[in-house]
Amino acid sequence: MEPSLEVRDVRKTYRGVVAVDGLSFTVRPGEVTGFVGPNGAGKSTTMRLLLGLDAPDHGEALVDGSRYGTLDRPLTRVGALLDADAVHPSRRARDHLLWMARSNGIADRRADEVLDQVGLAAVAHKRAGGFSLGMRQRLGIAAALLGDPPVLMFDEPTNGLDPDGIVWIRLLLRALASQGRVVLVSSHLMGELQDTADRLVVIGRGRLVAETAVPDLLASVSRDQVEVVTPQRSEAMTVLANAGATVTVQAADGIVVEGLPGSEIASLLGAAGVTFVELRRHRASLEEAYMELTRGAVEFATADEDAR
Ligand SMILES: Nc1ncnc2c1ncn2[C@@H]1O[C@H](COP(=O)(O)OP(=O)(O)OP(=O)(O)O)[C@@H](O)[C@H]1O
Repeated sequence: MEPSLEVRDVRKTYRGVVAVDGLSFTVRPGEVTGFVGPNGAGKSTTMRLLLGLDAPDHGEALVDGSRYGTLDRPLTRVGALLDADAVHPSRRARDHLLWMARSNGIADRRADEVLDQVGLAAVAHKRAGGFSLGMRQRLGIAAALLGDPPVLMFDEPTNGLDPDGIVWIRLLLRALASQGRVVLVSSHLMGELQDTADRLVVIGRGRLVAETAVPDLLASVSRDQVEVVTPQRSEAMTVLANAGATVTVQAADGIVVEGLPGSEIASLLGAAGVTFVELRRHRASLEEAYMELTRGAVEFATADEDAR
């Protein structure tokens, strides 16, 4: 059976506050799946439900088709980084991993292997209490990798990491996915996943907003927009707006034009004597795609509430 993470019609409330509502999605192996949504959208709650740290009020959260609590030697089935501070500060890094390994029938040598893999071999005998946030994140990742599980979940893994650490995480996630594992990584920053995720599960207010491949999402919002780089920005904006285009400012010397083909933009600017340095098809960033998606979600939520 292929490894998987699956959430089926899950609802979870905390004393009347709805954290997750009617949420369903499946995470496939061999890809990095980004799990995105604004703060409070329900990402951590969903991950906790998948790990059996909380029980859903309704629905099921499954690892390889089973509830976490029913898994034998669970660390060999699913690894997770949820909270970098989950390690007791007085515990030494290696001892922490050994304790976890022994509780799951995992060979001691794995503790050394994963410490090496995350770059913590030199501090294996130091207490976690003296670690920086970045080092604690790495220790949490080592713990997730300990049982060599086919399913991995990381909640905001780049928190506290420096730029080198962020690049390292991206490469690690890609490598884990290319080994055929299920990799779910949450972030509230869409841009962070731009070069990392193959697919996205987007949630807002505990509900699914989109479950999509990254290229499809980008294509759906890129529309027919043209980017114009010009030293005469305001003149260009006037000419193009007068011709019926929607024009938005992009950068110091750039505008994004919607509603006119590139060839017509070029001839309009030429006829008006407005110089431009570059004219190219605008490719939306993941951040822009996300803004568009969540705008839709807010409208949907409002309409939905009105209908009740
Ligand atoms: N243990 C809890 N007790 C009470 N409310 C909770 C609990 N856990 C989560 N919530 C609430 O559920 C909602 C979803 O929170 P959750 O932490 O899952 O969101 P998130 O998407 O992970 O956000 P962030 O990006 O800030 O981590 C929030 O309104 C939060 O306040």
